[in-house]
Amino acid sequence: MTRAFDKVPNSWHEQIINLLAERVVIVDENGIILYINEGYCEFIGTTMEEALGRHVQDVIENSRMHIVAQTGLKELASVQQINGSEMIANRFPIVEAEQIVGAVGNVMFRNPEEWRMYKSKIQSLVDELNYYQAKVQRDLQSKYSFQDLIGDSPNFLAAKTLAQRVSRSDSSVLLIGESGTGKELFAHAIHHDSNRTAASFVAINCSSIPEHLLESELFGYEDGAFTGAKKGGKKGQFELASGGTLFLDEIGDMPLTMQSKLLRVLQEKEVVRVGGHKSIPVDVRIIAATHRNLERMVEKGDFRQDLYYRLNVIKIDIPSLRTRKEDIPAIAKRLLKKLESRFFRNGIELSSEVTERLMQHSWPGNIRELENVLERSINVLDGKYILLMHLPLYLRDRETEGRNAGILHNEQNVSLSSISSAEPIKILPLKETLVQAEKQAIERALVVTKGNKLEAAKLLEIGKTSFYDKCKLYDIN
Ligand SMILES: Nc1ncnc2c1ncn2[C@@H]1O[C@H](COP(=O)(O)OP(=O)(O)OP(=O)(O)O)[C@@H](O)[C@H]1O
Repeated sequence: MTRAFDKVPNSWHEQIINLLAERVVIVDENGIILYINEGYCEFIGTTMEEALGRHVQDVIENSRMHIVAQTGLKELASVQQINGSEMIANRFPIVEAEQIVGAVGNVMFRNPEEWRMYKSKIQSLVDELNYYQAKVQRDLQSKYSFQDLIGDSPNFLAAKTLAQRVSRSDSSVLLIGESGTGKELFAHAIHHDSNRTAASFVAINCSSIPEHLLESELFGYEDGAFTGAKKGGKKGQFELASGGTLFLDEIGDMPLTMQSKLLRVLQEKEVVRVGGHKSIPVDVRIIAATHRNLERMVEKGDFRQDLYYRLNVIKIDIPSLRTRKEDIPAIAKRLLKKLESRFFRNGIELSSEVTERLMQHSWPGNIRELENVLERSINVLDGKYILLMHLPLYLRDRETEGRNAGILHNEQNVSLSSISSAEPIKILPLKETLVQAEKQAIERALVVTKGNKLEAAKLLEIGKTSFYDKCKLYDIN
C-alpha cells in the first residue's frame, strides 16, 4: 500500500518540520532525543551533536516529553519555564500499531516579546471581549430612576411615594399591577435609589424560562450537572445579584416545585447549585412582580402561602392607565421623545384630537400599549403631527370603542355621556356585539404584543390553539 507521505522525498522532511514549527523535539518511548532542530538548539544554547541521544530532561529544562511518551496523553498549551521565561509548549504521543513509540513536542513562544507580538495580533479580539464584558456589567445596572416614572395622578403618586420610601430598606417588595403598567420600571427605580445601587440589578422573567431550566437559571449549576452543561459550571442569578437586587418578574407563573426551592433560599440566604453540595451564601434583596391575583392563587393552592407572606412584606399596587387618564398626555410626550431618538426624528407632536382620543381609550395593555400605538403612528407618519388617521383602526373607530369598552373592561365605569350625543347609539344584536368585541380584543392584544401571537394568547388568557383558530375565523394575520 502506498502511503501519501511516501511521495514526499526524504530530503524534504527536515525542511518541512523547520518551516512549519520553529522549535521541535522528538523523543523515543524512553525519553531519549531522536531529533531536535536547530531552532530549538539555538534557543536552549546547545547543538544537535550535543543533544541527540541524551535524555530529554538532561537537555531541556522542565521537559515533560518523557512523561507524554509514557502516558500517551497529549498536553496542549502547557506553560513551561525555560531560561527564566514562560513558554507555551505542546506535546503529542506518537503511536504505531497501537503502541506508544515516542513523542513530539514544540515550543510556541521563545520569549515574552514574541508572546507580546502575538498578543498584539489578537488585541482586537481581546478589546471586543472587554467591550462585551462591560456591556454585560452595564446590563446588570438599573437603567431607570424615579425621574423616569411619569405621572402626577393621586393614585400613581401614592405608589411612587411608597416605592421611594421603601427603596433604602432591605425588605422584599411585591409589585402588583396589570401588564404594561410599569412594574419593571418601578423595580429599576427602587434599586437605583437603594443602598445596593453599586451592586447588580438582575431581572428574571419566571414565565419565559422553561420549567426545567428555571432552577439552574436561578441557582446555577456545577460542572457536568447535566448534558449540555457549560464546562466549569455556571453562576445562577442569585449569585450574580449578590449584594444587589433580584427582580423576579411574573412570580405568579412560577411552578409550585420551584416556589418551595425559592422559599428555602430566601429563608436560608444561601444557594446550592444544581449538581453541587456546597452552600453558597447570598445577600440579595428581592423585588417580585405579577399581574396575577396572588391571594386568589393562594386560596386555590396554586401559590404557596408561606412564600406569599415572605414576598409580600411591602406591597405596591401600580395603577392601570385607565384609572389615571390625566397622566396620558405627559406619558405620551415622554414616550414620543424616546421613540424620536430611536427613529432619528424630532419635533413630533400629537394633534389635539389624537390626545383626546387617547384619553378616551381604556388601555388594556396600559403604557406598553400606548407605546406601541405611538410607535405604529410614527411609522406611518410623514410630517410632524400625529393625526387620527395615523392611529390603528381600533382607536380610530371611536363608536366601537365606546360600545365595547363596557364589554371589554366591565370593571370600568363607562358613562353614556362619553359617547357623543350627535352620534345615535346603535344597538347591535348581542351575538354580533360579542363577536366584534372578541375580534377587537384579539386585535388589541396583537398591537400590545407587537404581533406576537403566543404573548397575545397569554394576555387574553386563552390557549394558543384557540387563539390561532379565532385569528383564522376573523381573518387576522
Ligand atoms: N410611569 C411611566 N412613565 C413612562 N413610561 C413608562 C411608565 N411606566 C412604564 N413605562 C413604559 O411602559 C413600558 C412597559 O413598562 P414595564 O415593562 O415596566 O411594565 P410591566 O408592568 O413590567 O409589564 P409586564 O407585566 O408585561 O412585564 C416600558 O417601555 C416602560 O418604559
